[in-house]
Amino acid sequence: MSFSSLVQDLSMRDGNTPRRTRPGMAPSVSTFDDRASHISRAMSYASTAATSVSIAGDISSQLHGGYHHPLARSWQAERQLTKSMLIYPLFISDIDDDETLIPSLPGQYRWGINKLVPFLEPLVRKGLRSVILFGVPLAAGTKDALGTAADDPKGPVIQGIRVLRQRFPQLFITVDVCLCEYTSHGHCGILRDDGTLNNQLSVDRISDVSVAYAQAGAHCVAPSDMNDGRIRAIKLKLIEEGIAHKTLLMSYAAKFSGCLYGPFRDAAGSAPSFGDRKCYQLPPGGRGLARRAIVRDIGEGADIIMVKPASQYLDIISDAKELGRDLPVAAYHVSGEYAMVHAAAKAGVFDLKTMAFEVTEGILRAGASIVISYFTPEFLDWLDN
Ligand SMILES: NCc1[nH]cc(CCC(=O)O)c1CC(=O)O
Ligand SMILES: [Zn+2]
Ligand SMILES: [Zn+2]
Repeated sequence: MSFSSLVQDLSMRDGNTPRRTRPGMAPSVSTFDDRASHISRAMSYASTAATSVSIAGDISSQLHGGYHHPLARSWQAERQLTKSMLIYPLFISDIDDDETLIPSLPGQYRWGINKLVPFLEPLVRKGLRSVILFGVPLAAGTKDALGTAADDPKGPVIQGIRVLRQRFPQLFITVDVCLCEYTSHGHCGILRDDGTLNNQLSVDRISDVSVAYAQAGAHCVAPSDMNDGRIRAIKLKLIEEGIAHKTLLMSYAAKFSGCLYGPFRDAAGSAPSFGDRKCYQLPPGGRGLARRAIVRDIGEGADIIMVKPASQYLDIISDAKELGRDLPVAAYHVSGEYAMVHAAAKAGVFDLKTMAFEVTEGILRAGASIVISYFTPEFLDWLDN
């Protein structure tokens, strides 16, 4: 059957089952790589167009009126960016008075524990609701094969949690949980002799560290290590310790390997000393693998699913929303994405603010309702105007 006769056939059927093919009533199946459903959806739109031309003449071709006014344009988006959707990444070092600009991450600093509160005060006043903390141990001899310093009670993260809880009672504190900042080899877990991750030892360690952060007062722990089974292990340990009811577990469920974490690794000093992370972070083309990881982490007790990076992985964000319909989806607009936007704006390719909004709106449109972004301080100003 030719395309046009199929369309005709469908539009005749349209007469019998009118509701099936009205605009907006197309079945919202979005099964991965389901070509048949894509084709039949295209057909049903084509048939709608064919019928409406004969019935309604030119009326349906007029769209501009629907978004002429700025307010009407804002109504076209399912979700508008608000301050409460934003989580701001913060690097806390073990030098108490540290205030070091990170060259590859424009405008971002490593803060010492003494500088944290003065830096955040104006941001909290402007409406900052949430931060995600990363510890950066700089003192010589702090790193070892087991990442012992990760949950050091005197270390920058646990100290940071305590200070922020005390000074900003309304601030929601998320803590990234990983070992790469604390291990001598820079990998995200404990290694076997052959240099691969020892999954069991790593998961045990990651869940101990998560519990330590939660006990120090973190509202949310976010394991980014990518070891298999960590979500279940953390959830069980939080239950065992009696803090599961007040600790949100956000999984970096779909975290892809690639070259977009470079500036972060500069900032955190967490680049691996040998090899790469390709055997635990997902391959960029691995959509099916990401879907399996998302389903798995939901099954293991994740409260929020995160996708990372964001702009190159909008299909994965949309998959996460589909697979985890009942969970909030977070997206991490990572260091390399942020640095790219800055570099292009500096080169005169586009206006920084316009692109920051465009990329963030894309992330929300794909299905996220939480965005981890280095642009957060700027958004707090921009969203007021
Ligand atoms: N595992 C730690 C971690 N947690 C978040 C990021 C990247 C965040 C960013 O690039 O902004 C990384 C780096 C990595 O996995 O190498
Ligand atoms: Zn790591
Ligand atoms: Zn990691």
